[in-house]
Amino acid sequence: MKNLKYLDLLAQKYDSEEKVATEIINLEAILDLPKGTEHFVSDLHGEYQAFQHVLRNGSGNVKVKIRDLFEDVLDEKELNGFATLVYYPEEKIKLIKSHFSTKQELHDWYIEMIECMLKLVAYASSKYTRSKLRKALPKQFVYIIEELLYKTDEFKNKKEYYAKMVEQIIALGQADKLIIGLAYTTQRLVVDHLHVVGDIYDRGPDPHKIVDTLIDYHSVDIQWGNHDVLWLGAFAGSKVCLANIIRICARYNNLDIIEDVYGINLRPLLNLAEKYYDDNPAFHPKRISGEQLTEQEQMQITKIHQAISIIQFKLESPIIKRRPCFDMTDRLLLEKVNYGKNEATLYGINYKLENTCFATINPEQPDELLEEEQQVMDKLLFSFQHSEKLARHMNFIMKKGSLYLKYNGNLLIHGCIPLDENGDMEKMEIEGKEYAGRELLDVFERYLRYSFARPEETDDFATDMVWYLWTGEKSSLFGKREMTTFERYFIKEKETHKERKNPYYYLREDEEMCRKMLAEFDLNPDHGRIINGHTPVKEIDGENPIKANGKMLVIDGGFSKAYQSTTGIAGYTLLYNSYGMQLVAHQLFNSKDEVLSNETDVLSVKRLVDEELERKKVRETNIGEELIQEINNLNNLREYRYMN
Ligand SMILES: O=P(O)(O)OC[C@H]1O[C@](O)(COP(=O)(O)O)[C@@H](O)[C@@H]1O
Ligand SMILES: [Mn+2]
Repeated sequence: MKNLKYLDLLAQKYDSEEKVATEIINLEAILDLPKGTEHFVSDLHGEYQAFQHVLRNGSGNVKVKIRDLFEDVLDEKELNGFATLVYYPEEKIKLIKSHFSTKQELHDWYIEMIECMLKLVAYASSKYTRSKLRKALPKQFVYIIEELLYKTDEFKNKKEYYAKMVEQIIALGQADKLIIGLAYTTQRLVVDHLHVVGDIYDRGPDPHKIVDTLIDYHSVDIQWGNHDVLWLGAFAGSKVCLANIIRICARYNNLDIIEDVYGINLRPLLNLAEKYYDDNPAFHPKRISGEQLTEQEQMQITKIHQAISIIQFKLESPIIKRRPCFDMTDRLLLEKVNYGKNEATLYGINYKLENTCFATINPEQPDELLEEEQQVMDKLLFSFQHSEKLARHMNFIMKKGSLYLKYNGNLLIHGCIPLDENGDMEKMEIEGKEYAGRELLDVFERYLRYSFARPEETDDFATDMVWYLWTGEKSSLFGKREMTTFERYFIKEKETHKERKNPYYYLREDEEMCRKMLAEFDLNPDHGRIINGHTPVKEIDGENPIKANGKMLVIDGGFSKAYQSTTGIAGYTLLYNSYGMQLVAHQLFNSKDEVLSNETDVLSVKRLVDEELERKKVRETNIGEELIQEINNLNNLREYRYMN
């Protein structure tokens, strides 16, 4: 029995047989187009400029198209110059114009560039429908561009008409805007869909700009990273998540993000910090890009950094105590300190503590917050939850995000699927029930969504669970047994800093294991792959991002400047087009200005992961499945309404 109500509704939109037929024809044709290009990035960590560059060059895809088209007519320098124009059109046009001495030179350049840009757009859009191309065109020029794109020289009648059009564009001072618009259209066309496999936030200076870019992006999904969940958790009412965020911002000299970008007043925290803390080398902010701080600024940050770290440690305790299922009593560190001797006994070993700053700690009850500390946190949480901009960003990340995603046969996940040493899905008991594998991840996600929907609840199980996702040993986002923040600040012995990884991280080298995990998520192990972020691939040490015979791809190469010395590169990205998958390793990206003046694109080395024997079509994708469903509905409508 077909759903007649639904068909009646559908009939309102398709109210004639011809309309139904037209749509069926259209959708059937789309199914046979080549699959759109997917672009995967991860671990952006606030590095907006580097991210912009990768978006603008489509991980090298723009250059490929330019080469395909113009290799025979342009030399290497010209190819590079043209590519730079496509990446940064506004700035590049300015630069180029400053080199012309006559109007005629500029005019000729316009004619040539408009022609080249049109060719490029036509080529980059050749696997899409006209309607999709139209959506990608600069609004104000749609009509003109379409006329120029679809010109046919078959009958010579219109030759002058086209030439006139271009002349007029130039004469009316619209050429810059047209070229800029076409450059952005190209950028948009080379990537059909973007996946952000987690960790937009923390360490780098501009996560908010990344989110703004994603909000405007034509097609995107996000797999939350542990750092993103930390921000979501804070917004959802978790004070300990909030303390972590501020601590990390202080540590990386990024308090501007809190104060200036999201408009949260740090004055109360600063006052508290000034009262109880002094200089302390363990809490000096990191300075990655060599920015200068005055002594006074550095001192302020150092004090805030200590104040918020101690608040964080205090806030962790009651959660660990009230949630036995987190199994974290080992991490009740403040209680393991001998405050008189400045020592701590961890896992049976006694360590001397250094750089301590325990002025607000009552040894009798170390996790007790001072009245002032409580007030500071209340105020901070209130402003955090009432920042309009933050609300916009967090809502977007919730809406577009999930803990994992099944997309075109692949499994996208930031951290891991918790495993035990035997390669079985690791179990966790939550509120009296055991979960593992996919079920565990689904339950994690449910708690996160529940907590996010109830920001006024700050100490309930769901909110605590979000913090667990950040730091718990069975969290699919953290993937480590413990987070040794306390030890890193206060204990010299490096062995205490180690964070043991979940067995997943060595088991994932094994193809059989990856097949098993794909099957756990109902994906076809013959075709699917796991796409992972989170752990920097140390190219420097010869680590290979392509693991388990290609079943596992790890694309965290370290956009994060802070981690580039350990990875040796500036990040991996992945492209998946109708011909197969390619992994792209990006060399260090310094600045846009460097790209503009040298015209050397940051070198991107491509590695073929896999080549499709036959070009993949839309029919074989997630979207294809939806279209097939739509076609079925339309066929049903046709039968029901027009065939009787
Ligand atoms: O490098 P930092 O700022 O000290 O941070 C280290 C902390 O970050 C983490 O690596 C988590 O961040 P990632 O998701 O980027 O790995 C923790 O495991 C570790 O304690
Ligand atoms: Mn991570």
